Amino acid sequence: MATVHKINEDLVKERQKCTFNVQELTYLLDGGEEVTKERREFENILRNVKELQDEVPEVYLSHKERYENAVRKTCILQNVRNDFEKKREVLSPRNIFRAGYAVIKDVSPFFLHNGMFVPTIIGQGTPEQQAEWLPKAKAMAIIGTYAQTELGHGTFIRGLETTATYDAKTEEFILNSPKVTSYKWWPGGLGTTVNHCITVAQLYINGKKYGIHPFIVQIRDLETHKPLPGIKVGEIGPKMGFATANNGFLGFQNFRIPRKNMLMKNAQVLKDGTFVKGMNEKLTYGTMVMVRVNIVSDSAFHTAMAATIAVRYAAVRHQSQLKAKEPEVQIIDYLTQQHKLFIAIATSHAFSNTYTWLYQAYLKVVEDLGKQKQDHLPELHALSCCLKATSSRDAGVIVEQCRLACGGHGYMASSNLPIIYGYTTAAITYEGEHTVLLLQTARYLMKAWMSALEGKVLAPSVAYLVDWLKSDKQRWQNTPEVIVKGFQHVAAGKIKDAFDAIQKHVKAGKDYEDAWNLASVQLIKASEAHSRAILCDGYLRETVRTSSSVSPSLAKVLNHLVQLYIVYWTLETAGDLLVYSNIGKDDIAVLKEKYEELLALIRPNAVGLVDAFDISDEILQSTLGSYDGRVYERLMEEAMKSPLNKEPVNQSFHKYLKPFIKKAKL
Ligand SMILES: CCCCCCC/C=C/C(=O)SCCNC(=O)CCNC(=O)[C@H](O)C(C)(C)COP(=O)(O)OP(=O)(O)OC[C@H]1O[C@@H](n2cnc3c(N)ncnc32)[C@H](O)[C@@H]1OP(=O)(O)O
Ligand SMILES: Cc1cc2nc3c(=O)[nH]c(=O)nc-3n(C[C@H](O)[C@H](O)[C@H](O)COP(=O)(O)OP(=O)(O)OC[C@H]3O[C@@H](n4cnc5c(N)ncnc54)[C@H](O)[C@@H]3O)c2cc1C
Repeated sequence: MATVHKINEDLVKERQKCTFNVQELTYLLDGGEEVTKERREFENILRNVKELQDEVPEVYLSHKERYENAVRKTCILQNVRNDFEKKREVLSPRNIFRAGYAVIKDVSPFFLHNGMFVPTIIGQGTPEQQAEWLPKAKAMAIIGTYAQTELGHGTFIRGLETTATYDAKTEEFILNSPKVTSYKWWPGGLGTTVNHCITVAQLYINGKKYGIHPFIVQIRDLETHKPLPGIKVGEIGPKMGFATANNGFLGFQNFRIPRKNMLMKNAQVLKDGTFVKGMNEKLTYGTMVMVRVNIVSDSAFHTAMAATIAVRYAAVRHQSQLKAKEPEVQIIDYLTQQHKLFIAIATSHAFSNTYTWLYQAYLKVVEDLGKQKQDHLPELHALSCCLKATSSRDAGVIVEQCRLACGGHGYMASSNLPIIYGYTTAAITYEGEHTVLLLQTARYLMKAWMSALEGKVLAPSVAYLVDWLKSDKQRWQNTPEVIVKGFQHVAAGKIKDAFDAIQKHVKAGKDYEDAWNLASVQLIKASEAHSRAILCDGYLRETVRTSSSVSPSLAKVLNHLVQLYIVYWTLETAGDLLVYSNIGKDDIAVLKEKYEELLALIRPNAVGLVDAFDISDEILQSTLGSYDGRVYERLMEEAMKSPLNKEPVNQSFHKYLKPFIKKAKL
């Protein structure tokens, strides 16, 4: 039986100070009591699976051992999940996502199977193709990944070099990787795990190029797992993080697949080689839109993990005296520490709230596309790009800030902050590089501005441009609603400036594309400002909406958090607000005081707020952030697991140090 330890006294006191019902907030964040119960039940089952307990911490394993251990545990996890789902309902994707961390400790080699392979079959396959592949994929009789990026191209996917040439005689596609730069590079699980993948390749029929399309390709023998003839596949080696994701490379040499393996929900190739265009060629990019939406939710969770670790640690850690003769203070009582940490809590809430409405918008577009309607697709694309870019970037900054807030101990692998940073920072690049996605949104914003100038009706997320053109700037008030309008004014002003900059370059004789490049720093700034306005507006609206359905004590705390988020970003972007809105120096001075007041109001609830994220110790994997706050004991216990502490004298002493020291004495 596991030993039950006493909870750290500071944490006990912190929990007593809390002014709201922690459980109520957990239910709200999870999306309902039932979801929380399902999650806890599943996590509890996993906790008791003996085979999932690691004897040696993963960091001490070799690259190969770490991977093999991850595959072993992922298979157990999948079996436990299957048993669970046989008896009860299918687990929600978010609950599965969370539980995965308790088992794998890093990124699962099956990440891409569930995250992109299965969704691409659903999103890009015809009903017949779904009937053929989905049951096998869902049951994991086949394991797959999403192979799009190549050594030579990740961003510019129209430039992908893998070819799929149709042979009407045999009704097959012939896949080839003509150059080293055509090799697929990065797909998770591709290295040594998967036997199938979605390959994105340039379609050729009778010598004519028809653009990129997705194909289902079996790459390994189902029995021996050996690469099939014509396939060259392997692992790309160690990375900054993602140690167990098993990212791989893949090349094709005259590799044939049947015609039916091209996913044909959008465009089709008929038996005789006739190409049938889809409603919109960009629908081929559909899986990326879905994953970008999901990354907003991932960012919320990673921020919550880091906040939980750093806030609990800050409550337990005492360092320095505020006043002579008084005991050393809990570091959470330093205002600078609260400044680093409380924004982490509020940011996680901002992203969760944003994900809630963005996911609904995504579902609506999917439903519309089913009816051949695509009016809202450009807006969704623009929103998913800038919100993915901003949420992943902010999460990276917040996780690093939380690490710094933990001082030296935050640098320990056992704090788990380095691993969390590893997967947070990866998300800034994958699924559309940060700058590139901001520029995609900017492209939409330029069109929206043009439409606003022409007096057209705009989509809801950019409707503020019309208001901005029509009205005089609103008189400034330090209320959340007016501040959000201020963020919209900043965005509108920057959008106008970027638009004017392009026009200026065009008038000076530049091509539009060159003018775009010359204005692109302004374009990404406009896109960032738009994201912030969207985040603040959505977070505020969702908070107002939920506040009416929760207890008054919880509503008050949620209100403090949203205000903190808005005031924090007002002060961070005060320069922009001074340029583009009616805010004055005096308003900023008042907001500085307001910010300090909000920190003080949140202070008693800080530990309760991170407890409400309800992230179990098994998921957190942190010596600094565990629920019981046994920080120092855990740091020491983990240190004792180092293989270097298993023998009184290491052999290197006899081999190298001793002779070296002896020589030095002579
Ligand atoms: C949750 C678990 C899973 C986690 C998995 C994590 C592992 C990581 C996986 C990966 O990274 S998979 C690989 C992801 N790769 C990318 O994201 C590539 C990024 N590049 C692109 O998306 C595109 O190349 C581009 C940058 C959008 C440019 O595409 P293209 O050159 O074809 O377009 P443009 O000529 O610039 O025209 C743009 C035109 O098309 C519209 N558009 C672009 N993308 C979409 C879309 N997804 N949906 C709808 N519409 C789209 C865009 O708005 C432009 O429209 P107009 O302005 O011309 O009207
Ligand atoms: C951990 C991880 C996991 C991944 N998993 C997968 C996977 O499972 N499947 C898969 O297919 N791919 C995967 N990828 C690949 C990923 O999608 C690409 O790395 C990403 O899309 C960026 O492309 P790139 O690497 O070609 O960067 P590049 O496009 O070469 O970017 C380099 C620089 O050029 C700039 N740049 C490029 N184009 C423009 C432009 N038009 N305007 C302005 N600046 C530009 C960028 O901003 C960046 O600063 C993964 C990547 C990582 C890091």
